[in-house]
Amino acid sequence: MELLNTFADYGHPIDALQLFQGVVDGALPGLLAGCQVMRVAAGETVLDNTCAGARLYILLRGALRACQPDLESGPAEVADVRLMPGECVGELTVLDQQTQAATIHALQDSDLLVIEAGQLWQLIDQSNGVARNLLHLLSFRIRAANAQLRRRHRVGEFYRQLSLADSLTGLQNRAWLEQNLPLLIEQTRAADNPFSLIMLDIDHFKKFNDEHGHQAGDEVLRLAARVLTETLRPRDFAVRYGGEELLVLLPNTHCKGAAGVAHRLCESLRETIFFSDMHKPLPHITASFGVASLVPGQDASALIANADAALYRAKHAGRNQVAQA
Ligand SMILES: Nc1nc2c(ncn2[C@@H]2O[C@H](COP(=O)(O)OP(=O)(O)OP(=O)(O)O)[C@@H](O)[C@H]2O)c(=O)[nH]1
Repeated sequence: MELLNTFADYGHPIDALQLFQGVVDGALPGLLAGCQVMRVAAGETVLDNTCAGARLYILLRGALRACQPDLESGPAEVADVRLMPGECVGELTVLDQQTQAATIHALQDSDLLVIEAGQLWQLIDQSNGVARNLLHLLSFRIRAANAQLRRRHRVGEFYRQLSLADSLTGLQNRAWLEQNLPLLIEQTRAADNPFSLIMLDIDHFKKFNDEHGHQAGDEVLRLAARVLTETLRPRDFAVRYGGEELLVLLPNTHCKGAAGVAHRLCESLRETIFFSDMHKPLPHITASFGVASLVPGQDASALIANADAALYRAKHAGRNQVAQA
């Protein structure tokens, strides 16, 4: 950064500077006259996270870029802001004496008016107009930061949901189950409600894949998931547990009710016509179902193991049917 001149000698209109716009104060030119004007070369850093509370810079000519590292996504992710003549940087570090979070560097050769911390405080003390403009500026910065936080939160939530959904079927995935089943069981216990779980497995799916191809198999899984979601109540959950094994979680449901749901699903799947394309229906598929209900002292894995054991019995009894634990 190279010293160019004083502000008085540089000869720049004060009203063109954001911080002084509309300020009617005869003392202002005198207060700014001795401030330094510095020149920064393109690419040079003006402020970074090592600068605390020293100075405010007002861009007189050129362009600056402010890069705010995204601490959650890592240093590679930055929010970019371009600063144009008349705008200022560094005001927050002067006011709170903290280090600068963003790194500011020159996009092109630029001239900067430098206002030392003591001079800025003097301007604030002497001029209501400067204090008001500074408040406007800070409220704008706070709103922009809040909007950015909300955006990041939305994006974060989008990716969180995505990471908990199975990409083929759109059902909840195993990661979701591991997070949520223990919570659902806890809530059920606290409210002294029943809770049931159905494990289902498509019958002879290996043979189906071998005969009709893996893509047709994928389509069957997608449609089976749709049958589930369309048949269940909104407060039930359908999960892809493994390859062709699906789980249905039924909060507030006794064993008898769960068996009824399983029979309904068994029938719906049996009757659904699957197409690999719009012309040729595929052979009907069936599934086997194991139903288990939560008993006192049981945890998530014991409940799943019970449903799995019931499913095993349904398979061995001839498939296309429901067995209860
Ligand atoms: N198309 C497709 N097939 C899958 C997927 N995940 C698992 N499979 C297949 O599902 C088949 C499961 O086979 P098995 O475990 O032998 O069971 P099965 O043939 O259904 O026989 P039973 O369960 O005893 O009725 C395997 O061939 C897997 O490759 C998938 O995402 N898409």
